[in-house]
Amino acid sequence: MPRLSTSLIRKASRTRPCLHLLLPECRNLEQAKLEYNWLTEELPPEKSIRWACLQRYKHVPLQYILRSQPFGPLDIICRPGVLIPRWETEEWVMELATTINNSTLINHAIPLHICDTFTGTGCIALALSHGIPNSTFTAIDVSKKAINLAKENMLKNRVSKGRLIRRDILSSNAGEEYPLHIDILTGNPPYVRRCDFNRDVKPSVRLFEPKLALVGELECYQDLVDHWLSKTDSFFYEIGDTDQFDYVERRIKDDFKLRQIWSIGLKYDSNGKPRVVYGFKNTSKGGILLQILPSFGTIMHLATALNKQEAYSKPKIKYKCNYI
Ligand SMILES: C[S@@+](CC[C@H](N)C(=O)[O-])C[C@H]1O[C@@H](n2cnc3c(N)ncnc32)[C@H](O)[C@@H]1O
Repeated sequence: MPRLSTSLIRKASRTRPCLHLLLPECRNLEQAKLEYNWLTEELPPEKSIRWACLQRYKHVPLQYILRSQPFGPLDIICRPGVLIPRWETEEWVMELATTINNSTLINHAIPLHICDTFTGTGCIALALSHGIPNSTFTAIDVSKKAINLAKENMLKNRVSKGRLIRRDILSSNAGEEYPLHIDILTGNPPYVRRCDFNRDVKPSVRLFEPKLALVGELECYQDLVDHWLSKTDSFFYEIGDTDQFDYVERRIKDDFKLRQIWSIGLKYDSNGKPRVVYGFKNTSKGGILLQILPSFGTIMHLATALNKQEAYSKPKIKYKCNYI
């Protein structure tokens, strides 16, 4: 990371008191001024701006100081010990809610059940439940702090049609034992590789956000394929790079039964980074998901049984890739 110039530090401290303390995290004057304004506007009354700038100088994340983060129309309470929702997650979640809301699923008032694994603050489950009429949800996390915070977030955002479960998803067969039929399975699992954690993760994240929420190899994606696919009609799992997408796609394409019924897509975020691996069954909700979900991202594998299916007409959508 390039060093900050002395002239920049001087300029910042002349502009506003303590502004220079924000530079190590913000890296430039414009961003520092923006953050300074947020701090002065939203800081809890008992805290001083000097205290807040000193916290930022020590790399404490802004959301832990301000105690919240906007997520779509929601205001999500944030607290140390639970991962702060990211804009990348907000982006695909809001787009998913819009895609479903614009579809015939909603026109026909078809009830949808959402299951959100690795829920953390509950941001994904709450935003989808808030945005999709006729939906109910279950949100699961192993962390007590996360489940307690998700409960507070439900109350704060007046989202009531859901329940929270504290459970270790990976070691308890949570997928196979899940008692309900799931229409939409979502998850933002820990996916930062151990070897990348110290090298690539910035200090405010490495020092202050829970490692449990961040570090993981492919085990959550393996769990998705092994234990959840039989319970759900569609899934949307956040990814950090194409390795996780490749893993899920390969597992599905290598399995004779799975490749016949599952279509697989990849969604990029607005920074051009691979962000979501998603899939939908050709039998889902009378084939309606089949018509709406291709437009969510780029279809990389279309269920091979699709052409033989007479019950569902092939969607009138031009697929962006020719892996079909
Ligand atoms: C990347 S965070 C995602 C939080 C939230 N969904 C979001 O998008 O901001 C991953 C979450 O998974 C939880 N977690 C990690 N391992 C888990 C496991 N084996 N079973 C259940 N939850 C787990 C962590 O506690 C953390 O809240």
